[in-house]
Amino acid sequence: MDNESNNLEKIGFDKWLLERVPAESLEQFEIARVVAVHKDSYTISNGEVEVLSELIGKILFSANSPVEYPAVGDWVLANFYDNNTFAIIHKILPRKSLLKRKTPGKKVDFQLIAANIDVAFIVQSLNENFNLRRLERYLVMANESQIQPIVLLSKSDLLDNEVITGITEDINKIMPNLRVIPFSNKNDSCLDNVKGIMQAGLTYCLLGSSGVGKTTLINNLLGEEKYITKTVSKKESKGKHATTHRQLIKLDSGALVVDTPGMRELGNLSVASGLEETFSDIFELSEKCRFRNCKHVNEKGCAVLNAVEDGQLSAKRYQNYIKMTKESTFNEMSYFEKKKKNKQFGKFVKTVMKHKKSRGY
Ligand SMILES: Nc1nc2c(ncn2[C@@H]2O[C@H](COP(=O)(O)OP(=O)(O)OP(=O)(O)O)[C@@H](O)[C@H]2O)c(=O)[nH]1
Ligand SMILES: [Zn+2]
Repeated sequence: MDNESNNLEKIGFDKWLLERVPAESLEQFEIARVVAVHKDSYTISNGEVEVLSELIGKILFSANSPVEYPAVGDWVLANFYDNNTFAIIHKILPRKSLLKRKTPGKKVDFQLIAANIDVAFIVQSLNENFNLRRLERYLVMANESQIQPIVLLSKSDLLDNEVITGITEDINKIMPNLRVIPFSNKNDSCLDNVKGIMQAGLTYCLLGSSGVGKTTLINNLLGEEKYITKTVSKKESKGKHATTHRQLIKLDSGALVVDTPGMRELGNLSVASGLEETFSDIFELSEKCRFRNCKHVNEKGCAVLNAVEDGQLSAKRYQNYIKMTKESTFNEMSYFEKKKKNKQFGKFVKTVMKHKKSRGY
């Protein structure tokens, strides 16, 4: 068991999770982590081998929300078969954090992106992509998902140190507790800033617009492509499933990085409680509003509007807050409406069927 738990620790297992594994299930199952998600199967790792696995029918048939399926980074209880060439997932263990997003397009639904991420690197490039409002947006996402955000400012090789310090200070003026780290993919000493803060056994992800340097950073961190463990030999998996690239990557330092395709398009995520943490200054102000249900739009005695008026609160920050609150309410409402409609449709079908039966069709 010692050896086993050691292997698991190497891929991120910790005390928090151990406390959430029912003792009796350890006699029945092995603990493993989801390294990649395919169409109907999952690659899982026990820290020693990577194995293709499927969900037990019980989960498949009872699941009625995407949240009930495994995501990259999930910890699961599984049984390994046939000399560790195949496995069945029996249970998803409780999640420390969960990144999900609204499915692209008009459809209102959620997709899971990754689970059990400890730290989100929010990457913005210093030269052109840097934008406080966009930063707030990503911060809401991370806070909403219970993930610690750290800001990485890329392409530091393109600007003078004083300018970079100025930008860092601007961010910390609004958000004093936020860690901000300038770095460069082109300059090894600056790259060490990022490497230096990544801890063995913690799981990281990278969020940020296209072109800010995320791929280059991951390649730099990897040195060469090194995945969580060796992949199942091609021969063994041949014919059954094509080998796809791993989505949970282990670095030499022992830190883990999640890089799934969906991660790159996290732009339109629904947000709710993450707003409160990111805009804590506004929430504090709102306690002084005259009306308890103040929306801070045009109410009399609104402490938030007053703060904007006398310059204590940046008007742009306020506008971004209002915009994101509206989006969040809209997303939640449409999701709720859709669920309701589905339910009504379900009832309709049932009634029709009953009707048919009673008429002897
Ligand atoms: N000067 C400079 N250029 C960089 C740095 N990091 C990345 N670049 C360049 O920026 C461009 C975009 O980098 P990518 O790593 O592909 O950006 P990305 O964030 O992965 O973009 P997507 O894959 O579209 O999400 C490339 O031409 C890189 O060479 C940096 O630190 N300094
Ligand atoms: Zn108000």
